[in-house]
Amino acid sequence: MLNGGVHKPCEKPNRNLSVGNKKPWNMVVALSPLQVIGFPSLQLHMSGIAMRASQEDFENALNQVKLLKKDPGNEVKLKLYALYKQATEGPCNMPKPGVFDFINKAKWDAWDALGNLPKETARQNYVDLVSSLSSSSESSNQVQPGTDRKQQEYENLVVTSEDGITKITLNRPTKKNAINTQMYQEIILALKAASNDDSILTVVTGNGDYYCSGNDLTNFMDIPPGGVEEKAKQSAVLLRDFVGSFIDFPKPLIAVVNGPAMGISVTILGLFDAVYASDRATFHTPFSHLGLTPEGCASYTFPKIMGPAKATEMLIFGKKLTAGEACAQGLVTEVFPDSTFQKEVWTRLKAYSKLPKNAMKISKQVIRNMEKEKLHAVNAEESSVLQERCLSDECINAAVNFLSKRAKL
Ligand SMILES: CCCCC/C=C/C(=O)SCCNC(=O)CCNC(=O)[C@H](O)C(C)(C)COP(=O)(O)OP(=O)(O)OC[C@H]1O[C@@H](n2cnc3c(N)ncnc32)[C@H](O)[C@@H]1OP(=O)(O)O
Repeated sequence: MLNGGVHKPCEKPNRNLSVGNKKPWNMVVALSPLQVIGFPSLQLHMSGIAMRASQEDFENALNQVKLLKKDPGNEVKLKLYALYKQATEGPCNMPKPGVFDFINKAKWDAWDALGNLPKETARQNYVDLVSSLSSSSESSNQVQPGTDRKQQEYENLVVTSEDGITKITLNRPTKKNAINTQMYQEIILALKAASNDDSILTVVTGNGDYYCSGNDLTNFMDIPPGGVEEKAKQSAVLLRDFVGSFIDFPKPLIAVVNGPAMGISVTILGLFDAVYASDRATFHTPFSHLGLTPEGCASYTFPKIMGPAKATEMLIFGKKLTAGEACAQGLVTEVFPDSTFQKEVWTRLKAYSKLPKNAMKISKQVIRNMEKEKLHAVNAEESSVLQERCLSDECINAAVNFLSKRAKL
């Protein structure tokens, strides 16, 4: 086993407060259905009444709508808004906005036009509508083993498939692959696609010198009309869904940690089936420094993997581990010299991908399934604690310090 390389201390105080390159219309629909721009609504297309969309289908549709490539137009956005409100709150019983309050009046009209449509039907119609909007892009999602094919286009990921291996590359190298809100949603979708494709193994890796610098600290700046409480709630839901998609991932999932890893990109490693690291990689969870608490099920998996004493040093005191240390503590499967890392790891993964597919998949499920319920409960608890922590002075001060270039971790 090799010792990890020494990570150079970071000094460059050069940041701006940009919130990423979201499409302008996406900002409108994606953040909250409340932000839709309105025109008078059309009668809704009712379909699939016999079928009931589950809460999970509905939540997937909510994520999918944010990733539509083309602006669906205001009429469709109004329909989505009205169905969302009906599905989550039931019939409109809000006071009618004034005649000059055009946007809110159009939204109110659209919602009110749904009358007493049952919540379940509204949910189904929402799912159907989103599915009709995204069906063309989804159809290109299937992966054939043995081909090297680029998957659906993502803004912050590159997903390819070759030799039965689906590779999800975190692709914001200029931001050290920090995970912004859209990237969380894209990873959820990419994992969903990989779980349904024909690939045998799924790999997560990073583009550039970092594996991932964790949660994008500018995420907290994007405050919706409901204010910071609403933002904290949305973040907690997103976090729970994100981590849940790793807990539920059905095939062998491998992390190829090409460089330093921070925060949530480290904690979720406990949910991977193998972790291969370059000796340049480091593993750092500075939650206390940020006024935060552990997520990614690490409050459960880390003490199990490395024992409570070592887990405490990482999760409470923010001790940064070298790749060699992380390997000695069981978080990392094996460490490779950076100079031969890619070659050695991919040779190994290609060999593994030739093993019988079903045996590997079922073995993973046998190993993991007993824990699933527990992991979902831990995830829910961690997300709920973080929802409170996001609003704490400790957390807000740490984010402000970073964003105003006063602190680096
Ligand atoms: C959904 C809710 C979940 C909440 C739970 C939170 C979980 C976590 O993940 S906590 C961990 C959060 N991550 C951090 O605190 C890391 C912050 N970043 C840094 O400390 C440093 O940037 C660095 C050590 C990662 C890299 O330092 P250095 O090599 O000197 O490079 P720069 O600082 O110049 O970074 C280049 C560029 O990237 C931006 N950036 C890096 N990391 C993040 C980040 N996590 N969030 C937002 N932006 C990040 C950095 O600001 C630079 O941008 P420009 O100035 O525009 O070039």
